Amino acid sequence: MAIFSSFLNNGKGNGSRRSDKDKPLTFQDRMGALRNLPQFFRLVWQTSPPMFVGNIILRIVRSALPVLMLYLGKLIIDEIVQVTQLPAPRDLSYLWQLVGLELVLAIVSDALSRAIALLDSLLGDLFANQTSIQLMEHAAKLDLDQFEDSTFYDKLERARQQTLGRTVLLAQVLGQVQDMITMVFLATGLVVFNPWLILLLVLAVVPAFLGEAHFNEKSYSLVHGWTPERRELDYLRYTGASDETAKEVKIFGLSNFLTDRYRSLSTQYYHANKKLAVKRASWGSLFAAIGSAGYYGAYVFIIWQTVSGSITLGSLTFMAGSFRQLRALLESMLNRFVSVSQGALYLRDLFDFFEIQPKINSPQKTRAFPRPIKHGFVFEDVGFKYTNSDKWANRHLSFHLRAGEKLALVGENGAGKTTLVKLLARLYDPTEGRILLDGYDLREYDLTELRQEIGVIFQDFVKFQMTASNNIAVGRIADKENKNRIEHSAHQSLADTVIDRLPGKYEQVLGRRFAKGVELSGGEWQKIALGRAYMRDAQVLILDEPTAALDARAEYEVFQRFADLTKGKTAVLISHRFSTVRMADRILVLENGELLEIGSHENLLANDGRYAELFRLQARGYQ
Ligand SMILES: Nc1ncnc2c1ncn2[C@@H]1O[C@H](COP(=O)(O)OP(=O)(O)OP(=O)(O)O)[C@@H](O)[C@H]1O
Repeated sequence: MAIFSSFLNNGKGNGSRRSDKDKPLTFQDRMGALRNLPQFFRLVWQTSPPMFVGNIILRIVRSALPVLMLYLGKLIIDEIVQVTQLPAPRDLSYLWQLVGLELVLAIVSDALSRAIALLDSLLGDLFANQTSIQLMEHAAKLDLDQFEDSTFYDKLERARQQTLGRTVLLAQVLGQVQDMITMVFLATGLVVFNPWLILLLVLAVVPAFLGEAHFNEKSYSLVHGWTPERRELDYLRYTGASDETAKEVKIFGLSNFLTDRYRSLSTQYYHANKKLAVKRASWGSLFAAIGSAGYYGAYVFIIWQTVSGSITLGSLTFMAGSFRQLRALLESMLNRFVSVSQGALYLRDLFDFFEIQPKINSPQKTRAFPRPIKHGFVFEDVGFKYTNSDKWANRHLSFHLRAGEKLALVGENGAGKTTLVKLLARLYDPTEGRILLDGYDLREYDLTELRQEIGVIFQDFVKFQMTASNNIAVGRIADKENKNRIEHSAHQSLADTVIDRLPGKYEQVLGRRFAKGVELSGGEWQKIALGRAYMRDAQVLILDEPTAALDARAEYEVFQRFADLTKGKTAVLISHRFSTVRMADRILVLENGELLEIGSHENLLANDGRYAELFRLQARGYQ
């Protein structure tokens, strides 16, 4: 719904984006973001302590190698110069030792780099898997209304991207630490020869760093600020080309409508991005030129010193090599600092998501769920408003759903029937009033126990793209291997008549998403979904339009078995079909979210109120 409101009303969607996009990111924000790193590393550490420690040790060893190699190079050149000045026969054994050592270092250095890259990628993969699982686990704890909020979805979307993107961050931060140590080694060597070169180095590199920092801030703001649009783009791409939508897109000729919207949004994003990319490339070239000038300044200075005889040729190669490597290291470190801090900023989105807490919880001390329920449910002036709406979906609801009673909910579309049953299952808590179960507020019971005792088959039940067997077993997933129970449930809900015709029977994958999946008709899916109610061993059963898609014969048969299904249970039934409704003990008529009348079929007909009117209206249609 939120997607469509921004779809139809551009102003609304863009409003939130602008305020986000204009928010400048300061250097403090950036530094502040680094505070996310310890938490990040705690997560990485938890992923695999041995791999993490191994990675750090290898990196420390690897970081000492560049300066050692350079120094060996210096010794080799100085030795060559010295040896060539001696008369024959010359003793070259020291020279060959040095060359041999350099070869060993080169091999070790390469092997270490490969081992580090391997550990980085393995650790990264494990981290991505673990974070994805944590994300799913956390999402499962959150409230339904949090899922119905579009800003929540933006957060979820950004958090999802983090699970993969952060493997890069891991290698970057560790690489940063390694380069820092390498730099200390190289800089110490350089300072020993000539401290002024360090100053020249800093002057050459800092402008490029500041430039990168500036543009990275802009790019983060852009990506962050455009999250709703990027989600809409994904949605449009999906809607424009998916099996679920293809039918209506064709029939209503929606292709142009969707592609036009996609084109206009993606073009806006492209232009915003292009402007930034062009600026970044231009300034980047200028800063790189300054860096090169600094390097050649230092190079000229070293050459001049060598020519004037104050340093050896070996020292020239050492200093020029150190300077070149330091410049490259410093540049990559400073640039990496920008992407590390940017990555750390994005990391905030992941942690923010993990910090969202459900509002619907079990209390510290829970009350034992009554087995069996003795008194039933009492609604005391219950009212409910959806978070994103000012309208009362339910209001002033006061009634008693007795233990073992079969209650039917009747009312026009949008009257609040589904909302009422969602309140009963504590998918939401009432905005006002309260619901009592055997005399105590529903909020006093353990949530998991409550949900176990209440089985709901929703009108918009999920068509799991899984096997027929699993589709029924979801009613009681602990019994997913219990073939007898699954087959019995399928028989009771008439799903067996569907499954018997499937090529793979119970192991047949349903839906078209995966290879060899078989799509079912609406009524066939409903029979499968109804099987879930029979799987469930709950004391309260809620069926929201359980037979809406069934043909007349199937509906009749399902209701023949309905008494069996609800025997000894409290049941709530939502239906627009009066043939179904009249099977209930009592009928509750809702209008605009409020209770209009309640009583048995006969009583309500005798009252000659709204129920009687609706009943006669439907009956007339059949005459
Ligand atoms: N997730 C939601 N967010 C905001 N408003 C909602 C949401 N779900 C339902 N509503 C609104 O609450 C009101 C009651 O909806 P509900 O789904 O309970 O009606 P219903 O009686 O079950 O309708 P139907 O017979 O069409 O299934 C409607 O006005 C609807 O627009």
